[in-house]
Amino acid sequence: AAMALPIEEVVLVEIVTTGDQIQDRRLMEVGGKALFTKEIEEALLDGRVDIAVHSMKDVPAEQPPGLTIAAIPEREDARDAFISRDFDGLEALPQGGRLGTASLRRQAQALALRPDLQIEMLRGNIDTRLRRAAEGDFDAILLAASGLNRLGRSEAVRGFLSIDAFLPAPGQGALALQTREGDTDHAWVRAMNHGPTALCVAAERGAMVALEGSCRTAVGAHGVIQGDTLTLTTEMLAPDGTARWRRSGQISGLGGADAMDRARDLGLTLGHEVHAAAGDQSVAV
Ligand SMILES: NCc1[nH]cc(CCC(=O)O)c1CC(=O)O
Repeated sequence: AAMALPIEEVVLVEIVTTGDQIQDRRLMEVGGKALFTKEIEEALLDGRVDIAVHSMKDVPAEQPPGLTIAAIPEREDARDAFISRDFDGLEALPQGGRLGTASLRRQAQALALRPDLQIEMLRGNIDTRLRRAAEGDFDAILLAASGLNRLGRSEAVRGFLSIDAFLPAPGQGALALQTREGDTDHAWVRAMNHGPTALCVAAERGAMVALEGSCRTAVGAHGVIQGDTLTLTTEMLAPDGTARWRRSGQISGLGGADAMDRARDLGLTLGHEVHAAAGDQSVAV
């Protein structure tokens, strides 16, 4: 049951992260996965803020000492969105069409369907990316639907890519609410936790850990819950889309106290299977 939020006590503190400022290079060239979280976590540890809101997708596998994820709210749309001035979908793009993305996963998944496409680097904030797509710098670009929805730019979406063909990044569409470990006065933050989302994210991030998911590998993981069963699918792809290793599995009995651990174990197990199958063929050069 949701508690009334003490909104009148909440002050928004805007923090620009390193990841927000990188305009022109692939994230993997700048290194590390904490690019979107580090400055915000420093503000938490310094006491400049008490609660951090991150995109779960950007949260590294390990929490920094002293910090904890207090809640995972209900997930937004997990799908990737297709954005184009001139074309209705991936299959409608011309031969050799120019597709803008900085994501190795989206690149590999797109090339698996359309090996003829030219993948071109696209970074910058959402407004910049949408403007470039609108001006025809690219035939199409791909972005997370959730980010567009959260920024009020849903109208830019021309179509949604299927979860099956574009298995989302671990945690895509979910948020992480992070606090200092041991801070006890944030019960309303913990009340925003959404159990089913937290279970899916635990499974997806288990797979991420097993697959050493970083910006250097093309990795997808997505969990869904139907009734009392969680189904996780995870995959790794060769960056050029010519090979793909995928596993799915399930756990039931999600009401138990150990469900979060079992969800994570499912992810670790399937991730290790995919990793073993892929060998070292899937790492970007
Ligand atoms: N790496 C950038 C990033 N981190 C989180 C989102 C938004 C998606 C989400 O909420 O999971 C995005 C942009 C994108 O993927 O289009």
